[in-house]
Amino acid sequence: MSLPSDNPVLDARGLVLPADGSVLNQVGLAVGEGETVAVLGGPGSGKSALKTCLSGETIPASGTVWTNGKPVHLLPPDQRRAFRLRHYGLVHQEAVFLPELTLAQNTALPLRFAGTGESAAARRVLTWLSRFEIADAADQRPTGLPVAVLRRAALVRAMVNDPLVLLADEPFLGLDEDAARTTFRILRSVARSHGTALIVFTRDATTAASHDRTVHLVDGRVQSEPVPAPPAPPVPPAEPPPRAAKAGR
Ligand SMILES: Nc1ncnc2c1ncn2[C@@H]1O[C@H](COP(=O)(O)OP(=O)(O)OP(=O)(O)O)[C@@H](O)[C@H]1O
Repeated sequence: MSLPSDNPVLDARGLVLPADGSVLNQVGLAVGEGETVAVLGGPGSGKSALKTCLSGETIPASGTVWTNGKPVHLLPPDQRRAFRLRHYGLVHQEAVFLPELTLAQNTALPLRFAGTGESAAARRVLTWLSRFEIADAADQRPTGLPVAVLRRAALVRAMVNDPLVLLADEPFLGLDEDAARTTFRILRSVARSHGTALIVFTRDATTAASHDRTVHLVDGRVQSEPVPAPPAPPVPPAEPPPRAAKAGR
């Protein structure tokens, strides 16, 4: 399925970056509540640039980004930043954590920045760590933990504020096939139950294939999917071969 959502949480249209369109050229993307969309593209195709435009970190030369009915591209910088912190979850390619803090403290940081008290934040984070099946590692420090735990922790950190939109850059990088599949299954189920619009940016076609929809980005443009070939017309029954004319007629 590749049709855009009817009632999108995030609706981006005609994104151009910079003015000559050399990075993004007329890119549009609409994602609904609980929908999971993959943006699939090779190195340098513009995935990161698109991600920063969708989150409001970068303002495109032209085009619009509406999230939950707000024109993100028109908000003044302070409001845009506050809106991003409140309504977006971001996962970066590298899962970076503060080595001095436990996994629970690390993943609670977005809540603490948003003003949630320490014990309320700790309780909430524990629920999220359990959802991602890594509560056992809550009190451990990140250094030396398996990448599979750290990848899930990065997702917890992005989801703990219950965002409307989750933008995740290669969130399964470094995981084997089984771990990637399990992590995606949890993430999709959480996104659906919380109504989060999930956009995963990836170079990997197998990762992309598990999402509800895939948007192909090639050289900063959305490439329409190959149109399936129309069914071949029915083959008419073969005519009997002409009989050789008899000599003398
Ligand atoms: N916010 C931005 N503003 C302007 N140009 C950008 C921005 N982000 C990336 N670019 C440029 O866009 C081009 C495409 O890079 P981008 O990082 O978006 O590709 P990518 O698809 O994410 O690649 P990769 O898979 O290697 O991460 C590069 O030339 C980069 O310098």
